Amino acid sequence: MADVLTLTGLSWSVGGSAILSDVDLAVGEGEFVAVIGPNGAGKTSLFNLISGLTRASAGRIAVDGADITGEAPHRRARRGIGRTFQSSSVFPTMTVAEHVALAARVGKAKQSDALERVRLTRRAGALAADLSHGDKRKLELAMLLASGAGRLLLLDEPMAGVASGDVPELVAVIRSLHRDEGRTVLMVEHHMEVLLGLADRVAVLHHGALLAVGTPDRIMADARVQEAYVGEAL
Ligand SMILES: Nc1ncnc2c1ncn2[C@@H]1O[C@H](COP(=O)(O)OP(=O)(O)OP(=O)(O)O)[C@@H](O)[C@H]1O
Repeated sequence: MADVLTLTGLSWSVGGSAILSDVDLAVGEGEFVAVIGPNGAGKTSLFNLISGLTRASAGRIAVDGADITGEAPHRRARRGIGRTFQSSSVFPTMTVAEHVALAARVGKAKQSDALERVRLTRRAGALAADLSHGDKRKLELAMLLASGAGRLLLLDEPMAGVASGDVPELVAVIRSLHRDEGRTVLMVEHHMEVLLGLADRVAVLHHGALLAVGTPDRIMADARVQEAYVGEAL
Protein backbone atom coordinates (compact mmCIF):
# COMPACT_ATOMS: atom_id res chain seq x y z
CA MET A 1 0.00 0.00 0.00
CA ALA A 2 1.63 3.25 -1.15
CA ASP A 3 1.52 6.19 1.23
CA VAL A 4 -0.77 9.02 0.15
CA LEU A 5 0.11 11.31 3.02
CA THR A 6 3.38 11.44 4.93
CA LEU A 7 3.97 13.77 7.85
CA THR A 8 7.55 14.01 9.06
CA GLY A 9 8.58 15.93 12.17
CA LEU A 10 5.59 18.22 11.65
CA SER A 11 5.51 21.08 14.15
CA TRP A 12 3.53 24.29 14.57
CA SER A 13 4.13 27.04 17.09
CA VAL A 14 2.21 30.25 17.71
CA GLY A 15 3.71 33.13 19.67
CA GLY A 16 6.34 30.87 21.17
CA SER A 17 3.86 28.16 22.22
CA ALA A 18 4.29 24.74 20.65
CA ILE A 19 0.83 23.61 19.50
CA LEU A 20 2.06 20.58 17.50
CA SER A 21 5.44 18.94 18.07
CA ASP A 22 7.30 16.56 15.84
CA VAL A 23 4.34 14.61 14.44
CA ASP A 24 5.31 11.61 12.27
CA LEU A 25 2.48 9.79 10.50
CA ALA A 26 2.14 7.91 7.23
CA VAL A 27 -1.33 7.24 5.80
CA GLY A 28 -1.65 4.58 3.12
CA GLU A 29 -3.77 4.76 -0.05
CA GLY A 30 -7.33 3.81 0.86
CA GLU A 31 -6.66 3.79 4.58
CA PHE A 32 -9.02 5.24 7.21
CA VAL A 33 -7.19 6.87 10.08
CA ALA A 34 -9.09 8.40 12.97
CA VAL A 35 -7.49 11.24 14.91
CA ILE A 36 -8.53 11.45 18.52
CA GLY A 37 -7.25 13.33 21.54
CA PRO A 38 -8.52 15.36 24.49
CA ASN A 39 -9.82 18.91 23.93
CA GLY A 40 -7.06 21.23 22.76
CA ALA A 41 -4.73 18.35 21.80
CA GLY A 42 -4.11 19.88 18.35
CA LYS A 43 -6.41 17.86 16.08
CA THR A 44 -7.86 20.81 14.16
CA SER A 45 -4.42 22.45 14.02
CA LEU A 46 -3.10 19.30 12.36
CA PHE A 47 -5.86 19.47 9.71
CA ASN A 48 -5.09 23.18 9.18
CA LEU A 49 -1.47 22.28 8.41
CA ILE A 50 -2.36 19.45 6.04
CA SER A 51 -4.96 21.51 4.16
CA GLY A 52 -2.63 24.53 4.01
CA LEU A 53 -4.66 26.99 6.11
CA THR A 54 -1.59 27.43 8.29
CA ARG A 55 2.10 26.94 7.56
CA ALA A 56 4.24 24.46 9.47
CA SER A 57 6.99 25.86 11.70
CA ALA A 58 9.10 22.79 11.04
CA GLY A 59 8.83 19.42 9.37
CA ARG A 60 7.43 18.19 6.10
CA ILE A 61 4.10 17.24 4.54
CA ALA A 62 4.18 15.01 1.47
CA VAL A 63 1.35 13.82 -0.78
CA ASP A 64 2.19 10.90 -3.06
CA GLY A 65 5.82 11.55 -2.15
CA ALA A 66 5.74 15.20 -3.34
CA ASP A 67 6.64 17.87 -0.79
CA ILE A 68 3.61 20.15 -0.34
CA THR A 69 4.72 21.79 2.93
CA GLY A 70 4.72 25.30 1.45
CA GLU A 71 1.98 24.84 -1.11
CA ALA A 72 -1.17 27.04 -1.21
CA PRO A 73 -4.51 25.44 -0.17
CA HIS A 74 -6.01 25.53 -3.70
CA ARG A 75 -3.03 23.61 -5.09
CA ARG A 76 -3.45 21.00 -2.36
CA ALA A 77 -7.12 20.74 -3.30
CA ARG A 78 -6.03 20.03 -6.86
CA ARG A 79 -4.01 17.11 -5.52
CA GLY A 80 -7.26 15.77 -4.09
CA ILE A 81 -7.11 17.00 -0.50
CA GLY A 82 -10.66 17.85 0.57
CA ARG A 83 -11.56 19.17 3.98
CA THR A 84 -14.63 19.75 6.10
CA PHE A 85 -14.80 21.94 9.20
CA GLN A 86 -16.16 21.48 12.71
CA SER A 87 -19.04 23.84 11.94
CA SER A 88 -21.03 23.48 8.74
CA SER A 89 -20.15 25.84 5.92
CA VAL A 90 -23.16 26.08 3.60
CA PHE A 91 -25.03 29.06 2.15
CA PRO A 92 -28.52 29.18 3.72
CA THR A 93 -30.29 30.76 0.74
CA MET A 94 -28.89 28.41 -1.90
CA THR A 95 -30.43 25.06 -2.72
CA VAL A 96 -28.65 21.75 -2.33
CA ALA A 97 -28.36 21.37 -6.10
CA GLU A 98 -26.95 24.90 -6.47
CA HIS A 99 -24.22 24.13 -3.93
CA VAL A 100 -23.12 21.07 -5.84
CA ALA A 101 -23.27 22.88 -9.19
CA LEU A 102 -21.07 25.64 -7.77
CA ALA A 103 -18.55 23.15 -6.37
CA ALA A 104 -18.44 21.33 -9.70
CA ARG A 105 -17.74 24.60 -11.53
CA VAL A 106 -14.97 25.62 -9.12
CA GLY A 107 -13.30 22.27 -9.46
CA LYS A 108 -14.08 21.85 -13.15
CA ALA A 109 -15.09 18.29 -12.24
CA LYS A 110 -18.25 16.44 -13.18
CA GLN A 111 -21.25 17.22 -10.97
CA SER A 112 -22.80 13.90 -11.96
CA ASP A 113 -23.82 11.71 -9.08
CA ALA A 114 -22.35 13.49 -6.04
CA LEU A 115 -25.76 13.88 -4.39
CA GLU A 116 -26.64 10.26 -4.98
CA ARG A 117 -23.40 9.06 -3.44
CA VAL A 118 -24.15 10.94 -0.22
CA ARG A 119 -27.83 9.92 -0.29
CA LEU A 120 -29.14 13.46 -0.65
CA THR A 121 -30.84 13.34 -4.05
CA ARG A 122 -34.34 13.67 -2.59
CA ARG A 123 -33.32 17.03 -1.02
CA ALA A 124 -31.83 18.50 -4.22
CA GLY A 125 -34.38 21.33 -4.37
CA ALA A 126 -34.27 22.19 -0.66
CA LEU A 127 -32.65 25.34 0.68
CA ALA A 128 -29.53 24.60 2.71
CA ALA A 129 -31.10 26.54 5.60
CA ASP A 130 -33.85 23.92 5.82
CA LEU A 131 -31.51 20.92 6.05
CA SER A 132 -30.87 18.98 9.23
CA HIS A 133 -27.30 19.03 10.54
CA GLY A 134 -26.79 15.53 9.18
CA ASP A 135 -27.94 16.58 5.70
CA LYS A 136 -25.70 19.68 5.84
CA ARG A 137 -22.75 17.36 6.50
CA LYS A 138 -23.77 15.23 3.55
CA LEU A 139 -24.00 18.33 1.37
CA GLU A 140 -20.46 19.33 2.33
CA LEU A 141 -19.28 15.88 1.33
CA ALA A 142 -21.17 16.10 -1.97
CA MET A 143 -19.46 19.44 -2.67
CA LEU A 144 -16.05 17.90 -2.08
CA LEU A 145 -16.87 15.04 -4.42
CA ALA A 146 -18.21 17.42 -7.09
CA SER A 147 -15.15 19.66 -6.81
CA GLY A 148 -12.84 16.71 -7.37
CA ALA A 149 -11.08 17.29 -4.03
CA GLY A 150 -12.04 14.11 -2.32
CA ARG A 151 -9.27 11.59 -2.82
CA LEU A 152 -7.90 12.38 0.62
CA LEU A 153 -10.76 13.46 2.88
CA LEU A 154 -10.00 15.39 6.06
CA LEU A 155 -13.21 15.28 8.10
CA ASP A 156 -13.18 17.38 11.28
CA GLU A 157 -15.79 16.00 13.68
CA PRO A 158 -18.47 15.33 11.05
CA MET A 159 -20.86 13.96 13.68
CA ALA A 160 -20.76 17.15 15.78
CA GLY A 161 -24.25 18.60 16.14
CA VAL A 162 -25.85 15.75 14.18
CA ALA A 163 -28.98 14.29 15.83
CA SER A 164 -28.18 10.85 17.22
CA GLY A 165 -30.85 9.27 14.99
CA ASP A 166 -29.06 10.62 11.90
CA VAL A 167 -25.57 9.42 12.91
CA PRO A 168 -25.85 5.85 11.50
CA GLU A 169 -26.77 7.13 8.02
CA LEU A 170 -23.90 9.63 8.00
CA VAL A 171 -21.52 6.90 9.17
CA ALA A 172 -22.81 4.69 6.34
CA VAL A 173 -22.16 7.45 3.77
CA ILE A 174 -18.60 8.00 5.04
CA ARG A 175 -17.98 4.24 5.14
CA SER A 176 -19.13 3.93 1.55
CA LEU A 177 -16.83 6.75 0.37
CA HIS A 178 -13.99 4.85 2.01
CA ARG A 179 -14.78 1.18 1.37
CA ASP A 180 -16.68 1.32 -1.93
CA GLU A 181 -14.84 4.22 -3.54
CA GLY A 182 -11.41 3.62 -2.02
CA ARG A 183 -10.96 7.14 -0.72
CA THR A 184 -8.36 7.79 1.95
CA VAL A 185 -9.90 9.32 5.08
CA LEU A 186 -8.47 11.16 8.05
CA MET A 187 -11.26 11.91 10.52
CA VAL A 188 -11.35 13.66 13.87
CA GLU A 189 -13.99 12.01 16.00
CA HIS A 190 -14.54 11.82 19.72
CA HIS A 191 -16.90 8.87 19.81
CA MET A 192 -15.05 5.57 19.88
CA GLU A 193 -18.22 3.63 19.04
CA VAL A 194 -18.37 5.51 15.73
CA LEU A 195 -14.71 4.85 15.00
CA LEU A 196 -14.76 1.16 15.82
CA GLY A 197 -16.74 0.35 12.70
CA LEU A 198 -14.82 2.73 10.43
CA ALA A 199 -11.17 3.24 11.26
CA ASP A 200 -8.30 0.97 10.24
CA ARG A 201 -6.04 2.83 12.66
CA VAL A 202 -6.43 5.45 15.36
CA ALA A 203 -3.84 8.19 15.97
CA VAL A 204 -3.92 9.76 19.42
CA LEU A 205 -2.76 13.34 19.89
CA HIS A 206 -1.96 14.62 23.36
CA HIS A 207 -0.54 18.07 24.09
CA GLY A 208 0.36 18.41 20.42
CA ALA A 209 2.39 15.20 20.22
CA LEU A 210 1.45 11.85 18.76
CA LEU A 211 0.97 9.61 21.78
CA ALA A 212 0.04 6.36 20.04
CA VAL A 213 -1.05 4.96 16.67
CA GLY A 214 -2.69 1.56 16.29
CA THR A 215 -5.83 -0.43 15.61
CA PRO A 216 -8.93 0.79 17.49
CA ASP A 217 -8.82 -2.24 19.80
CA ARG A 218 -5.18 -1.70 20.71
CA ILE A 219 -5.70 2.02 21.26
CA MET A 220 -8.68 1.42 23.56
CA ALA A 221 -6.59 -0.98 25.62
CA ASP A 222 -3.54 1.32 25.74
CA ALA A 223 -2.87 2.46 29.30
CA ARG A 224 -1.10 5.65 28.13
CA VAL A 225 -4.15 6.62 26.09
CA GLN A 226 -6.49 6.01 29.01
CA GLU A 227 -4.25 8.14 31.21
CA ALA A 228 -4.33 11.00 28.68
CA TYR A 229 -8.11 10.93 28.83
CA VAL A 230 -8.42 11.06 32.61
CA GLY A 231 -11.55 13.09 33.31
CA GLU A 232 -12.84 12.73 29.74
CA ALA A 233 -14.76 9.89 28.15
CA LEU A 234 -12.80 7.81 25.66
N1 LIG B 1 -4.36 30.48 15.93
C1 LIG B 1 -4.07 30.09 17.16
N2 LIG B 1 -3.39 30.91 18.00
C2 LIG B 1 -3.09 30.52 19.25
N3 LIG B 1 -3.40 29.32 19.77
C3 LIG B 1 -4.07 28.48 19.00
C4 LIG B 1 -4.44 28.80 17.65
N4 LIG B 1 -5.10 27.74 17.12
C5 LIG B 1 -5.14 26.80 18.08
N5 LIG B 1 -4.54 27.24 19.21
C6 LIG B 1 -4.37 26.49 20.45
O1 LIG B 1 -3.80 25.24 20.09
C7 LIG B 1 -4.31 24.21 20.91
C8 LIG B 1 -4.87 23.12 20.02
O2 LIG B 1 -6.05 23.59 19.38
P1 LIG B 1 -6.88 22.69 18.36
O3 LIG B 1 -8.10 23.43 18.00
O4 LIG B 1 -5.99 22.23 17.28
O5 LIG B 1 -7.24 21.46 19.30
P2 LIG B 1 -8.28 20.28 19.08
O6 LIG B 1 -7.58 19.03 19.47
O7 LIG B 1 -8.85 20.36 17.72
O8 LIG B 1 -9.36 20.65 20.17
P3 LIG B 1 -10.97 20.38 20.24
O9 LIG B 1 -11.16 18.92 20.47
O10 LIG B 1 -11.36 21.20 21.41
O11 LIG B 1 -11.54 20.87 18.93
C9 LIG B 1 -5.34 24.82 21.83
O12 LIG B 1 -4.73 25.08 23.07
C10 LIG B 1 -5.68 26.13 21.12
O13 LIG B 1 -6.05 27.11 22.03
